[in-house]
Amino acid sequence: MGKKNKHNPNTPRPLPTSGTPSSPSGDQSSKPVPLPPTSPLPSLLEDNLLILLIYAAVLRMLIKQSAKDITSPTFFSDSRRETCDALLKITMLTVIFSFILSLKLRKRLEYYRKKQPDFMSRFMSCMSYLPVLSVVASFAFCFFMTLFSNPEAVQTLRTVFKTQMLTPKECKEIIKMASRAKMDWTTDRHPAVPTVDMNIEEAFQEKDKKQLTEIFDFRLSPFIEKTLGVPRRAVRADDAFIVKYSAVEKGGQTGLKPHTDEAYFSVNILLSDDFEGGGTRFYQRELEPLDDYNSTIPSYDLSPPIGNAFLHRSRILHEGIPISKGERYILVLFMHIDQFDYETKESFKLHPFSTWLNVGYMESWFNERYQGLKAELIENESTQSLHHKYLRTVFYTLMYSTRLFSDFIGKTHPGGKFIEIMDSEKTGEAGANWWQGQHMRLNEFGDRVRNEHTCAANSAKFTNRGAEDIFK
Ligand SMILES: O=C(O)CCC(=O)C(=O)O
Ligand SMILES: [Fe+2]
Repeated sequence: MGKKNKHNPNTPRPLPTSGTPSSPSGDQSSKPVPLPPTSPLPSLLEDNLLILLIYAAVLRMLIKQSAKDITSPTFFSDSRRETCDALLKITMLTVIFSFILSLKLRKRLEYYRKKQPDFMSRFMSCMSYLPVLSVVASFAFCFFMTLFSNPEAVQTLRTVFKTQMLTPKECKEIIKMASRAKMDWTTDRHPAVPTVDMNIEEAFQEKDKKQLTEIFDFRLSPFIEKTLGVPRRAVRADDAFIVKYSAVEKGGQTGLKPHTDEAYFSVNILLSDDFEGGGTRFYQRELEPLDDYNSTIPSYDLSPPIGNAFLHRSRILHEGIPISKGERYILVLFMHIDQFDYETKESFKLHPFSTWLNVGYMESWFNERYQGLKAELIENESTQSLHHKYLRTVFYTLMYSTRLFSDFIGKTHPGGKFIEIMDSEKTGEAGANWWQGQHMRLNEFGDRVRNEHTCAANSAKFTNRGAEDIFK
């Protein structure tokens, strides 16, 4: 250990000062023959003992710090931030040690490769990989622990969080608000996956919006904050609307084909119960045979009671199961997580696990960049540059790989793990930004950017504010 036992692995070990070995012929006067190398294992351990001890001690300390939360039966302990921080430190620590160890081991390996490759030395040479392998394995372990123990990262990828949000009376009241709205139902606000819907911000009367704001602030905001761990002021509704499915009206829409939403997470609140069929189906997209959605893909059906709200990552593949009778109304919110206040440019100081270390966030971000570049290439002749095409491909590849990765790591949570949370406590804190920031994209610095893909089709319909206003 330390300096005392250090020797250069490229040179054979020095001969002992006494007890010179005899030559096979028994000639005591002949020159000493170098000893075959001793087993690499003890010296490896000796050499790295100090490092390994420090590593183990720090690891133990960090694990002790986080163990309470890792083993906690509930995910929503107040100190989960510390857990994530500790796991992040463990991961970084492991990387540093793996780097130091691999530097030391490289020299040693070269030495053994040059030796006569008899069985034992080959075996020992393989053994010398063990510390590296174990460090890589512990890095992988730490990395996945970091992800899996963190509700802001993996849990939200495949988990549907559910809570009772509204009373049946309040649900009926919201349907009435839609019936007395300033505008009619529309069918072209979501061109790729059309629904018969009504945007609350543009169509609802002011007094009704005020009432909804209160409900959202006091019930939906705490729910989002607790499930995602993101402060409520960093949350913005990009689109909030009522969807109407009808098996009563001739030619009415009864269901919605499989799709993903263009947002960070979606909230779906059931407003009615006089229908048959219906519900929301979540798919395990990793196994999706591209365009052919059939019953062989594992899926999870959710048919919550009236007034129930559920929240899921928007990029989970899902569909609206058709109804066979009656009318089904839902209130849907497509939510974004912003790093900056788009007006004041104040940073929300989000934890990296809410953003760049969050696979779901990354996937949505890459997808947004890809969609933006694609729309620019389609609509603007002057941007048909290689640079744009190259970037578009890069973002597509990144989006696609994080998408597959998120489905893969979320495999054990096939959308069926529900966590009941209800916090109707009136905190007095303002809620998320429900109405002001709709149909808007922000860049990495919090500046508004035009996103043709999502906004162009919608902008013209915001007649009460005008398309120009929205993008200024
Ligand atoms: O009908 C449902 O429950 C799903 C609705 C939905 O996914 C959407 O509006 O984007
Ligand atoms: Fe959807």
